[in-house]
Amino acid sequence: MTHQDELKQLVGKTAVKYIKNNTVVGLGTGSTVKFMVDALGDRVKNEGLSIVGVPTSERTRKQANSLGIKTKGVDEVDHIDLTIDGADQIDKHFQGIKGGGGAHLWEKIVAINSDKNMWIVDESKMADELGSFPLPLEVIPYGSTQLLKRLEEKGYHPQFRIRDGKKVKTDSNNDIIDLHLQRIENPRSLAFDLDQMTGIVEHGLFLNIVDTVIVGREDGPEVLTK
Ligand SMILES: O=C(CO)[C@H](O)[C@H](O)COP(=O)(O)O
Repeated sequence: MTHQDELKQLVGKTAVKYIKNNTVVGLGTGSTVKFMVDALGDRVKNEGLSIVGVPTSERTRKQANSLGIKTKGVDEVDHIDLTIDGADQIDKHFQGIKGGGGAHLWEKIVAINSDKNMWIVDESKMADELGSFPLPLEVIPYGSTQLLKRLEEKGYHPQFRIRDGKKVKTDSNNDIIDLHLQRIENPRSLAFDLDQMTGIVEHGLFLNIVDTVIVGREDGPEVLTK
């Protein structure tokens, strides 16, 4: 395991201590969350912890079910107590970029329907400002090449996300366009602009969503609260 993976595993194990019995828990997506779901599976198996998970991707649902964690869809629960997710970049104001794993649409839907949101990251994700990590957009395939041109005209440096020569598809069968911005001076106004553009289903700016961030640092996990 790499050192970065060790930090991810540590924050994953720390995060599951916050999960209470008989609660509904949003389960994020990504390599850090994968460690958290492993640790949650251990608590379910060893302590008899009873929770319902609301997964934010098919990947997470399959992993959770394989570990004996019960899951329901977001429309099958009446509330979500706590969602634990990863992030790609977090600034000092608790604003974040998500979607590196292509799941930010479902992640945002689960997050905004959760009483509390916690992000778990290794320290490489913390930044003074957002933007050096490309900002993901989930876009409707119909007209997406025209949309890419409009984004180019705005100077947003868009690129379709391609893997093995094919466009990456989300769990909702949409495409992903990444904006290679390098710097986001004003996340709020960028989010507003992207929200207005037809064809973009959701962008990966998560503003004013998270309450707690657990950062995996060399000297142990650091818990930051808003
Ligand atoms: O937003 C996400 C997926 O859409 C992930 O939370 C984000 O990409 C972080 O992933 P990882 O823990 O693998 O670094």
